[in-house]
Amino acid sequence: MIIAVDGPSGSGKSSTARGVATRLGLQYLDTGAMYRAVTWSVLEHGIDPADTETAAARARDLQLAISTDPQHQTVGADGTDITEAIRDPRISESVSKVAATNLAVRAELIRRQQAIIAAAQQTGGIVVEGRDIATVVAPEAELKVVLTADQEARMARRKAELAEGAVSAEQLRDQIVRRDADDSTVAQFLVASDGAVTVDSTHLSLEEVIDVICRLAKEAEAAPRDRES
Ligand SMILES: Nc1ncnc2c1ncn2[C@@H]1O[C@H](COP(=O)(O)OP(=O)(O)O)[C@@H](O)[C@H]1O
Ligand SMILES: Nc1ccn([C@H]2C[C@H](O)[C@@H](COP(=O)(O)OP(=O)(O)O)O2)c(=O)n1
Repeated sequence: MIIAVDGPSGSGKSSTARGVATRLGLQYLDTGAMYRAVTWSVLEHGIDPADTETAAARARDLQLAISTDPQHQTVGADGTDITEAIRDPRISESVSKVAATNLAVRAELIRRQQAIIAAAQQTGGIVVEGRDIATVVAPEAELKVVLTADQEARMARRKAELAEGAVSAEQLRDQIVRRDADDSTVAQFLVASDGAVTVDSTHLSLEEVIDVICRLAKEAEAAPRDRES
């Protein structure tokens, strides 16, 4: 089974997808971490973010190792553990320009994501989260969820996650509002695709969102054809 979870920044995709995968015994893929890893590598090599061709070549050459264990996330780039480094605000600031809106980088990462998904299908299935999973990466997913939350709730969640004073109010807005606007010029993640279910998490706890998606997964598994549109 493939479960696709798409949605804007701070809507709870990563925490929810990890929780669902853990509960259902599935693997988990954080595609955003892959865009962050390419961004880390591009910056590390001193490549000009505006040089889309060189950035794409870096993406193609990058040895990217991402774990699919929902309880143990690790990301490696050319042998360096960058699990923590990709969460740095420096990466959040640049990821849209360096990787996410670069069509050649997207093509390379989508190819790798589809290979990881195909491998996971041999062992039960996977929960994949990102922006374009249901629309582009895995349109064959049995369950497609668009996870949303009010902008204020998303900013408050991100703020709570970061160390006090780590980012200014302006940086926080940049990470959530500006980034979503830039990202949606390429990935139409704010519009639910055919057959997708929108879950608004604004007034739900993390456990409640996980409950809802697990229930939808059971329904999709029981009656796969009913959900096709
Ligand atoms: N339903 C929820 N209610 C409250 N906080 C949540 C909820 N879902 C996620 N969070 C918290 O919000 C923050 C952002 O969640 P995350 O999963 O990283 O979102 P995304 O992957 O969509 O950017 C995390 O600190 C997470 O624990
Ligand atoms: N499938 C995907 C996943 C992420 N992206 C982009 C969108 C974001 O700006 C970056 C990083 O994604 P990530 O999910 O880590 O971002 P947030 O956790 O929402 O802050 O990559 C994308 O374009 N397509």
